[in-house]
Amino acid sequence: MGSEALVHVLLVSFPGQGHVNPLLRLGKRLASKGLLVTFTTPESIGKAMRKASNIGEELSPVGDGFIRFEFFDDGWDEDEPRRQDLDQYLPQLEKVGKVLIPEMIRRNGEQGRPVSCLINNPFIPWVSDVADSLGLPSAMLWVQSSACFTAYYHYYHGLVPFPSETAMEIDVQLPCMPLLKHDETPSFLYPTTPYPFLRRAIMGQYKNLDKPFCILMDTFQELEHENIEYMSKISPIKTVGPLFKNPKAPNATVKGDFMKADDCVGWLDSKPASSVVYVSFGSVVYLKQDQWDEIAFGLLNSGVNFLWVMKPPHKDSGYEVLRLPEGFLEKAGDKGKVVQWSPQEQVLAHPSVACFVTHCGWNSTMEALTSGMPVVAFPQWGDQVTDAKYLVDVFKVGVRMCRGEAENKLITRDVVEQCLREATSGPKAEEMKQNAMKWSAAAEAAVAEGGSSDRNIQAFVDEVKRRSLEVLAASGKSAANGGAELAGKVASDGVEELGEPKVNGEFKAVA
Ligand SMILES: O=c1ccn([C@@H]2O[C@H](COP(=O)(O)OP(=O)(O)O)[C@@H](O)[C@H]2O)c(=O)[nH]1
Ligand SMILES: O=C(/C=C/c1ccccc1)O[C@@H]1O[C@H](CO)[C@@H](O)[C@H](O)[C@H]1O
Repeated sequence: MGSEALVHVLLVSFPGQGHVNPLLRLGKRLASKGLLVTFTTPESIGKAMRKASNIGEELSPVGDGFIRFEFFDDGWDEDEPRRQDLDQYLPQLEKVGKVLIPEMIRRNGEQGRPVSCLINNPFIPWVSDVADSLGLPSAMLWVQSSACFTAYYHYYHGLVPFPSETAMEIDVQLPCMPLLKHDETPSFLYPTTPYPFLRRAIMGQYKNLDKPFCILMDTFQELEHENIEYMSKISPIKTVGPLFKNPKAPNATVKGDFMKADDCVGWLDSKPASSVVYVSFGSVVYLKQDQWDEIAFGLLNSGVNFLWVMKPPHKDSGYEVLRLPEGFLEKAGDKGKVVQWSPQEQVLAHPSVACFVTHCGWNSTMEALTSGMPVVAFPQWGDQVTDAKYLVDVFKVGVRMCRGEAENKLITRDVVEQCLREATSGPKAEEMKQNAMKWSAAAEAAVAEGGSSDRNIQAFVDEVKRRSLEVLAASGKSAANGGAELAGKVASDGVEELGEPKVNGEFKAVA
């Protein structure tokens, strides 16, 4: 079947690595089930993705469908430093996105690829407004845990008390969740958070939560069972994770890395089984120099082999370039390897890797669990502090090295060493490995044909197909001939009408 005849879904992503990865993985899943998927994010990131990840103009076949990329101009000069300030950049993205995404939809329609559904990730909630105004169905991919979704939901609706200026240290009890200490609740909700713009962005998504017909989640039923069951009664959620596993297209090479991964698999191959500690704090977290030094000495003193990701900060981020202690690499010798960016999926699947020192971003969390990899939790902010709680106390695959940035505590080399020892040898390490292997098996089963996530994704694809016929029917056209004409209609109506959901017969949102 040619790509023209396929139902076409447009994925719009916030330009962060931890957001692009799960949305692109969802795109590959949808494509593998026979949809045409277009992935879009601002050109500033598109440029990095093209360079690092071999992304071209062409259509890539994935399973029964296809994926392609189109990037949009965020309206700022190439080297505009304000992109690093989300307080300024998020409103800019909304302003240009509300014009350029409808134009992209129109263009695609004119080229014979009418868009039937929009999917966004959090931080850019205006995408559902765009869909609404064009009479198109939309869905949202929640890129964190169901537990965090629950926390934000209850905060937004004022359903339970959260830490506040007058009661900062209260515990928080949320339905079907363990009691969270104040510093285990998503830290964007603290009154003192340095990232109030991210709280606003997430709250913006909750304000718009009635617009998407479905909230897809990169988690799986068996992992957060009771909580998911509870939230499903309140919100139209569907678990589809772990998205990084795609059994129908395991060899799909389409990737969305912003930086080319350094080669470290050969080095891992040279190490004995379960002998390497992998250390990475994701794409956004930067530690201070004194903390970096303590980690460096902890690694050396523990005597373990280690692979350490030390990504360079963006030139406009305001972060200092971190240095390794003098003579560190010489002392480590062949026991240690430091890279700027790693092929993390491959690293976590490598038999030489014993454990993962992680900042507990949700992608890293899911990748570790699915790879059967015990962790040492070093959360900093946002969902990471909640994910750390779950990794250690609920999933029982981790030891805790710190409680988060808000604690403002230097974790000493002795603590680092002790945690590494605990996670790599002895009965606790054994127990964590066994638990991690159980989660890995459960994750594989969830995404295998007929598993909970596979069923949900199939149901979602079927629903998108059904709604696409309704959208075409609402325009008075058949699926066979209506696409281009529908797109023309969107083109002429779309931009001017933004912000005003249409309720006339022609493009009414499909309920
Ligand atoms: O050296 C690295 C570090 C991270 N990642 C990937 O970047 C994403 C980071 O997402 P996460 O939610 O863990 O953290 P964030 O970067 O959003 O804080 C994950 O998919 C990782 O696999 C990677 O490929 N190589
Ligand atoms: O990508 C981000 C945040 C980006 C940011 C924050 C502050 C200033 C500039 C950019 O967050 C990551 O998102 C993941 C998915 O929601 C999450 O799991 C990670 O913990 C976050 O680090």
